[in-house]
Amino acid sequence: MTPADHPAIPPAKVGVLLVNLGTPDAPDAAAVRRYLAEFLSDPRVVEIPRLVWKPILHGIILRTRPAKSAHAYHQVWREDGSPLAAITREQAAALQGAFGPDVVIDYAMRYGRPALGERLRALKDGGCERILVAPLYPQYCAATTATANDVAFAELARMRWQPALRTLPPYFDDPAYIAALATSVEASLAALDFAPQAVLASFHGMPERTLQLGDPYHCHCQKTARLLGEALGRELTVTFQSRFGRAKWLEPATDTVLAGLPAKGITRIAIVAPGFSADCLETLEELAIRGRDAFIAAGGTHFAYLPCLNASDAGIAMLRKILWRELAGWADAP
Ligand SMILES: C=CC1=C(C)c2cc3[nH]c(cc4nc(cc5[nH]c(cc1n2)c(C)c5CCC(=O)O)C(CCC(=O)O)=C4C)c(C)c3C=C
Ligand SMILES: [Fe+2]
Ligand SMILES: [Fe+2]
Repeated sequence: MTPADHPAIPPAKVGVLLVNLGTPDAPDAAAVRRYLAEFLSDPRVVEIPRLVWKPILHGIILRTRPAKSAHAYHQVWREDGSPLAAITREQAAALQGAFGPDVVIDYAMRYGRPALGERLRALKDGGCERILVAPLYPQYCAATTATANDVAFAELARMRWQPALRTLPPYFDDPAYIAALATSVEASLAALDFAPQAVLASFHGMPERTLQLGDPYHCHCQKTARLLGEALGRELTVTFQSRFGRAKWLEPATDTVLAGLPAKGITRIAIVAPGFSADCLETLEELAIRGRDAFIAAGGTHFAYLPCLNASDAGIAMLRKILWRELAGWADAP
């Protein structure tokens, strides 16, 4: 084939790949086991030598946890699937509407489906030569942001003709993110039929060791909470949820704080999870169901879980803004 025989090269397109953590395909033990096996085998997530971790994972955790977690998933499952998957799909559709035809929006999961590598390749095969990979984690963490980027770059490593790739930086202190959170929290608080004495900001926890190793996650969470508190004109109580395993995790733990507040005279609270861009098992079951039960059992009288930004107007407008900024020079805002 001579150069003249090459087919005409179609005009390049710009793609955005939204990425979230991932979720099982079904709320049953087999699907949860497949999901947990992939998730918890990631050395970015569990930083224990493989020789030590593998027997624990396969011998204990994957034998016991899937059934328990499946029960939890069952309680929050929607007609259109897992909340995390359904909401991420809604976010992609809303952003496609906001961006128009010049930018192709797709979404993927780091674990499970739709698989990140597969969707990245689909964007490239669809003509996107410039792709923004956007892990939807406002606070950077090696266990979330870095592992998503790793998979994207690993997929590129298998391509002859690579697209140009950008990755979305963490947006924990972005004024657009803080303003969207403030708008959302204010509206949720205004709709309550009680006045909370405290508002908790619960972030996903991490082993405390990752902070000493230089992961900025803890600092990013603290700064988000400080800025959100300033925007709301009230101090927030920062807590860390979803403790896993025996190591020491970031403190204070959400469940411990919830159980301890009534004894301090705080019986009316609201809780928000600013680190989650979409509601999921960790917010809808762990906070809104189990968290409420623990707080009421300890003597609390009023409890409100405030939803994540999800595909709300404020949330989509914020994502549109921060994504456009990263596309500078690649695509022009309409
Ligand atoms: C060592 C274990 C875990 C680390 C580290 C971890 C970090 C981490 N996770 C999120 C966000 C989410 N986690 C979710 C579920 C989930 N997380 C863990 C464990 C660790 N997470 C497990 C075992 C599970 C599965 C459920 C269970 O069995 O309890 C989810 C929700 C997924 C869904 O399907 O809805 C999210 C989202 C962050 C942001 C993070 C570090 C900052
Ligand atoms: Fe997690
Ligand atoms: Fe959990």
